[in-house]
Amino acid sequence: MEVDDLTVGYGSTPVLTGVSLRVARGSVVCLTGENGIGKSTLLRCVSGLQRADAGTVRVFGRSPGGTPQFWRAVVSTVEPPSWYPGLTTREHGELVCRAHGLDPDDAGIDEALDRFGLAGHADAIPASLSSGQKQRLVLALALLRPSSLLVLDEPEQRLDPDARAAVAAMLRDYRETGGTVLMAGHDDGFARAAGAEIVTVAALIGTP
Ligand SMILES: Nc1ncnc2c1ncn2[C@@H]1O[C@H](COP(=O)(O)OP(=O)(O)OP(=O)(O)O)[C@@H](O)[C@H]1O
Repeated sequence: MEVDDLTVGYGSTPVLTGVSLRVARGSVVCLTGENGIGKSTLLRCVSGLQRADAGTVRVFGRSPGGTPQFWRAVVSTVEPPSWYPGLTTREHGELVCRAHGLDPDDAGIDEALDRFGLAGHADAIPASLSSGQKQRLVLALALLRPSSLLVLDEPEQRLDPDARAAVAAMLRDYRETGGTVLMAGHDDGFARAAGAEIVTVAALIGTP
């Protein structure tokens, strides 16, 4: 991922000015910084969900977003999740598997739900889950399908300490199997447990 001299604002209010960032394949990087500094905005730009006012973003050598190829390689949890009315937690897993060419019977959906402590909620609809359980489901679905890059906005949010530790270990495993992770967060301990390089957004401004 290559971000060069990125400037982004909302209306006439600049948020990020002259930001540059490199994320090498197979690395885990965690963006940190105070509320409102622009972490989510940067993640939205690298996910192709927000246009920059100036500068360039390249992901796997191309502009992000806009093609099925991009979305086959990239999982982004920057946008709040939406759930399909009437589909259970397990059925959301089946949908994700089918959309990504996996046989749901072989993809280990129940194992994935179990890993995230959701085995007892497989037949529940996501709307009925607690906020932490919904976050677990977001991450379970993100890791169920094949991908090369995870863009995760505060993956540790609303998770209890055991779940944080489990997710950090899963992100380490993801990297060990060749994946790349760019995330934002406020928990340096979680980031370190995930093997992340911690980068403050303020330090990216004006860096080549
Ligand atoms: N849709 C929007 N319209 C107008 N301003 C916005 C919008 N989204 C974000 N902003 C502003 O842009 C700035 C950066 O927001 P952003 O969400 O990127 O920060 P953040 O570093 O991720 O914050 P946090 O740590 O609270 O999640 C904030 O000042 C915010 O108010």
